[in-house]
Amino acid sequence: MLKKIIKYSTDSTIFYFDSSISELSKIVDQTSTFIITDDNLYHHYQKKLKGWNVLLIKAGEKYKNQNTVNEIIGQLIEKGADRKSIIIGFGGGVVTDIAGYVASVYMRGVSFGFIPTSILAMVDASIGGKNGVDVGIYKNMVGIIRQPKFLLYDYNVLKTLPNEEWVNGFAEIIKHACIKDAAMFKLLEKQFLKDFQKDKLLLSKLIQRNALLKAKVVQEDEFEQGNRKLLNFGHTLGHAIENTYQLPHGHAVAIGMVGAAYLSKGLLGFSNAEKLVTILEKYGLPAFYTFDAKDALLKMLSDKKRVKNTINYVLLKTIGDAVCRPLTIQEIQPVVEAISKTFK
Ligand SMILES: O=C(O)C(=O)C[C@@H](O)[C@H](O)[C@H](O)COP(=O)(O)O
Repeated sequence: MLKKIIKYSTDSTIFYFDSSISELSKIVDQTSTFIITDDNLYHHYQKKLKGWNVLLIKAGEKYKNQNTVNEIIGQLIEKGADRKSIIIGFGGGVVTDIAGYVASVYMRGVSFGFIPTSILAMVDASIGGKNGVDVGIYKNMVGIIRQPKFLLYDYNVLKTLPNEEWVNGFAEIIKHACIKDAAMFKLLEKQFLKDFQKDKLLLSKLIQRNALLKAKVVQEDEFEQGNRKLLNFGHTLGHAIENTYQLPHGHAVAIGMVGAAYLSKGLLGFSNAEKLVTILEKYGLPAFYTFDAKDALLKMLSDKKRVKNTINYVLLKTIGDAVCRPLTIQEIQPVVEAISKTFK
């Protein structure tokens, strides 16, 4: 087990890399811990979770809403959880987002930690304290920024991860490479998804590199006043189409990154949009999708990055160097319209 402590402005998170679920009892007291997971994962990990208090939610983004939060809070009350209780989210991004949010509002806040079980949750969703729920089709409209006490990484859980979820997670890895790590972009160009699936060491290094890259960005700007916004690369258009077309998050982000890359080409002379398309497709992600551009532009106006009539859009100068620019809908519109007509 490799332990790394990341200090944020108010709290610290301990990252237990190369760990195992069986080590959880060394980190928390079993009797005061409540593990939130989804029915799919519970089916696979029932035996490993034996003896722990488990609260179940239904699997899927469509259950990432206030109703699920209320149900879980009801169960916590029923089971006698108090202010000293610890909540653990055991699952992918939907589970960790809900668990972190529930923990932050239950009795005005109890401690929490995560055991991320998907690539996406390991490199992105469980890190940085953004936890919350969707409101209708609007992504993460309600939430908080509050850091987990710990993250426990057990790569064995990836054995049950469906291939499409590996693909999904690589969207956020490619995003990190685009905004901050040109060398990682090169590595990803050289390797294939299968290489990471087969080679545990290669994978654990990649996960750690991404987790620490994100943690560092958050450490420098926990409450998203500056450079944390860069982590939203691909998410403005991505969030505007994700729930409307029930796209997996990684797919929506991939399409969003391509949109942002073409915007960057026009506005900043970014010359590698085609390279991005190639790498996304190589990792099984869609680069293009047919969608209703008018509707997507309208949804963007409800984005959290909108300030009056501009949207803080994340653009690329080069691979590995991103910037945030306020753009009007009129500036965004031609590119969104152009890419919305490309086929699936
Ligand atoms: O942690 C962040 O900050 C990010 O922007 C990372 C994103 O990949 C993540 O999906 C995040 O939840 C989106 O943030 P939001 O504020 O646009 O909901």
